Amino acid sequence: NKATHATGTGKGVLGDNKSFNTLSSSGTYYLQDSTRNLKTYTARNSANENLLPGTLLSDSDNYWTDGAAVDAHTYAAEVYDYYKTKFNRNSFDGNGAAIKSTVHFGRNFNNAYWNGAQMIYGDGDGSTFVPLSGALDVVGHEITHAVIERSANLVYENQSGALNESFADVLGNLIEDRDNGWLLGEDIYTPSVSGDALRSMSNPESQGDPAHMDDYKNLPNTREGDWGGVHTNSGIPNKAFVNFVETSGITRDNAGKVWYRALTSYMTSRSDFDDARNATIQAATDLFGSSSTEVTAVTNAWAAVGVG
Ligand SMILES: CCC(=O)Oc1c(C)cccc1C(=O)O
Ligand SMILES: [Ca+2]
Ligand SMILES: [Zn+2]
Repeated sequence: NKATHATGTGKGVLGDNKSFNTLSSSGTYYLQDSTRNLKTYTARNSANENLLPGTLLSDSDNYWTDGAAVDAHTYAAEVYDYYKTKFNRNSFDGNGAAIKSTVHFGRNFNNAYWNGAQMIYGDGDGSTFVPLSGALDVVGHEITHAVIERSANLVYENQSGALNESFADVLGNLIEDRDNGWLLGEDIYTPSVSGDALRSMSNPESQGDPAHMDDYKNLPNTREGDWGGVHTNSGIPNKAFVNFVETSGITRDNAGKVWYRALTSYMTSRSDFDDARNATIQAATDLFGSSSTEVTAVTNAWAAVGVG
């Protein structure tokens, strides 16, 4: 008998109920969404990347109790839908590539990343992080790394790397669509501390990150230096985006269209902050006209962080 679409239900990392597409085959259900080409696997706490993607998650009754798996699967679906609906992009490659997520990678692993082929989520150590797929902005951030890789392919070091991080933060938060200071990872970071986050786009300084070129951190291009501070200097383009989207007359959707067009039409692997400024001004000009509110606002947004 052939496999058929089914609807699974279960609780996410934070105990919230949700439903999602699964596949039923020979009496077993699988975390496979055939309409969006999503598959969710478990590494069963192995940290061996050679064993990835691991085991396709299955269940006997289609009621799922693995919160990390439920969230990786449902949030990947939301990210897929956002790119399809807002930009008519079919998956990260624009051509319906399978979105594979593996949860329970390693032990106490405080990390989430795109490894060039799939997403990988740790469970966290329970004090710094809870399972990292439990935040939509994180899943959006990771899948956007894949979109970036298949478009501008910004090199992950120095200013191009900080742009890579910033575009992933921007899209991750646009997808999460909350009004709380443009925080990153707030849902899965330090469960015993409320109000903090991995990063803040509206107030990078609150996490020690720069919000202006005057405070650009010249860190070494090494692992210890976070490849020239890609997660730190991202505060500057992040702040530029918040300046832009918070200008009166600018909508989140239009701001996202400008950023997406800049990334996919104008930016390249070695683009720096000045190139990003020029790309977003050109994108705003293409979309809204040279004398539009958007062009004025994006120009001012970069000027306010010392770019241009
Ligand atoms: C917002 C998501 C994020 O930053 O994930 C990372 C974590 C938690 C550790 C190291 C790298 C990353 C990343 O994806 O850049
Ligand atoms: Ca957020
Ligand atoms: Zn990242």
